[in-house]
Amino acid sequence: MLEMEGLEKRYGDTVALDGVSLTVRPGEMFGFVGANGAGKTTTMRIVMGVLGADAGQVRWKGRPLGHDARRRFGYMPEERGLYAKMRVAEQVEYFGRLGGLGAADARRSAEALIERLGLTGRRGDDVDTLSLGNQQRVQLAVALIHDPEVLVLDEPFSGLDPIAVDALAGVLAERAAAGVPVIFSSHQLDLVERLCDSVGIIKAGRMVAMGTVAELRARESRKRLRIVVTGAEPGWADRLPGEIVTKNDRPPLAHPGDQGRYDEVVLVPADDQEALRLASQAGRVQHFGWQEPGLAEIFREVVA
Ligand SMILES: Nc1ncnc2c1ncn2[C@@H]1O[C@H](COP(=O)(O)OP(=O)(O)OP(=O)(O)O)[C@@H](O)[C@H]1O
Repeated sequence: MLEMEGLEKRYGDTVALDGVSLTVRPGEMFGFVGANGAGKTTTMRIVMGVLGADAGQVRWKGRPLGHDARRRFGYMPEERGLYAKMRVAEQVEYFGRLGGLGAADARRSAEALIERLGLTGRRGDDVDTLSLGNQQRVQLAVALIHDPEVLVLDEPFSGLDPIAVDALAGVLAERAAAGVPVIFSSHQLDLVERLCDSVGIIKAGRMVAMGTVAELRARESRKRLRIVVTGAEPGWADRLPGEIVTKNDRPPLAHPGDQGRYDEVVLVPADDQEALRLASQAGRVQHFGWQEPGLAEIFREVVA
């Protein structure tokens, strides 16, 4: 497994990492999330040896991670790094050779990835003639070409269209199923929630929450009620006991049984039975139930 222990990094007076520890097991897909500037890129750069840590250690299979082992890692850096004037297929193949593949394997593997990532029509084009999203796909092909033992990807999904997101998600899930530890950073929390076995939330250089989404959810003490009411007078929800998390007057989506206008309220109730009584007094209750917080809500709560 890939282990980071007590990573510290300063830039002058800025503390970028303040003792980051995390573990990614074989076959685990780990989503690394945090606000802008929280320390994700710095952590990944240290793992890949692009930056040195001031303190702490990165271990792979129980040993301090060195140059040779890193060559077998697949890395997608934040700053990206492709040859602008090299053709797509040539480029992917070239990186395959650099990663240690023989000529025939590099060609075969490059063609398979190019097809998988939807680049077949562009395989003969120079990279700098591609759209940003397509350049991103090439960058991913380059990170994946040599069948890496570990994948470290800095915002691999940013800028991809939904079809490319699905293609990449499929490739990563396959690599994980083959036993590869996968760590990627993302601001797309719905995607992280859907794909990842575990999630780490970093805030100002410290890991503030880590575990499966279910574990993070269980830590969340504030239980939310979702209430949908039709036919209520405006302002009824203001009388509900507790803290209103969201309140939508006439949400845009139709609700089953909806006759037109309806109100949806998410509430951390001080008294759920009183909330039910007030809701049914106000109008017709279409929905009244406990709501599981999504990763986005957990994230807001943890980094607040
Ligand atoms: N080369 C540098 N010189 C000075 N400060 C830096 C440098 N690189 C990063 N930092 C600082 O280190 C902190 C962590 O930055 P980092 O890029 O790791 O965050 P991040 O979580 O990847 O953010 P984002 O989501 O915006 O990509 C920030 O305060 C950033 O300003």
